[in-house]
Amino acid sequence: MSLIIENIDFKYKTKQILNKVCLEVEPGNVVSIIGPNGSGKTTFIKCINKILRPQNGTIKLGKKSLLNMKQEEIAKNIAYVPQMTNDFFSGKVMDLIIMGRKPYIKWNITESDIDIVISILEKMGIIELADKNYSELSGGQKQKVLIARALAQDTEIYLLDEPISFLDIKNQIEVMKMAKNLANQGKIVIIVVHDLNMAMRYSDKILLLEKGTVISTGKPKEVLTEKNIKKVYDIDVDILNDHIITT
Ligand SMILES: Nc1ncnc2c1ncn2[C@@H]1O[C@H](COP(=O)(O)OP(=O)(O)OP(=O)(O)O)[C@@H](O)[C@H]1O
Repeated sequence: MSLIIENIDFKYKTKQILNKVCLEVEPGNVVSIIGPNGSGKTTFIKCINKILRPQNGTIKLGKKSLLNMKQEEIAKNIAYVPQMTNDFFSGKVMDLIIMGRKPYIKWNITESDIDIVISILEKMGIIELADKNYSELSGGQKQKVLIARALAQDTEIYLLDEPISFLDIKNQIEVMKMAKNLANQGKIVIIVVHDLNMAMRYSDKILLLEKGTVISTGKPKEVLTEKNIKKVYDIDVDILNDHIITT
C-alpha cells in the first residue's frame, strides 16, 4: 500500500510548525527525513502516526484516510520508534518488546508472540538483554530495544525517529541495513536522520525540511546537493563519489 501525504499543516497553538508538507512513498522504499534541529521532522513523523493531528492536509494509506482510522488500526499498520528521551519504562526488556505485539493480542500473550519476540532479539544480537531492566541499559542498547519492539509489531510502515543517534558505527550500519532489508520485503521505512552520508547511502528518497517547509524531495543525489546543503545548514561541502565532505 502506498502512503500519500498531502499538504500537511501543523501548528502548536499559534506557532506554525509545518507548512503544506507533502510526501509520497511506495512500498519497498526507505525515505529519510532530514533538516536542521527544530525544522519539524519529529512533528511530521508524529502527524503521520496521528499522535498529533494536523490542522490541514490528508494522509492516505492505500485508499483509506489515516486520519479517520482509530489508533488500534493505525498500530496494525504503523510501528513507531520515538526519539529517545528520558526513561519511560521501568520493567524488563522482554515485557517492553511484547508490548509491540499488543495490536495482535486478543486475550493472553501466546507462545507464538513470545517466539516472535525471541527470534527478533536473536536476529538483532540482543537476546542477552531480554531479562534486564530497560532503565538500566545503555543509550545504544535502549535504542536497539525500541527498534525490536517496532519489529515485533510487524507492520507495513515503520517510522523511526533518529534511531541511530546513540549507536556506535557498527550498530548504525546494522540499523540502516535493517531498514533497507525491511524495504526489500516490501515495507515502507521512514527515518529521521542527521547523518547526511547515511541518508545518501541508504535512502531511496529524501525529504529535506527547513522551518517546516519542504525545500527538496527526491532521490538522494537530487536532494543532497552542495547548493541545498548550503541553503539549509549554511555549511560548505564538496560531494565526491556520493560522499558529503565538509570543507
Ligand atoms: N509540545 C510542543 N509545544 C510547542 N512547540 C513545540 C512542541 N514540540 C515541538 N515544538 C516546536 O516545534 C518545532 C519543531 O520541533 P521538532 O521536534 O518537530 O523538530 P525536529 O526537526 O525534529 O528537531 P530535532 O532535529 O532537534 O529533533 C520546534 O521549534 C519546537 O520548539
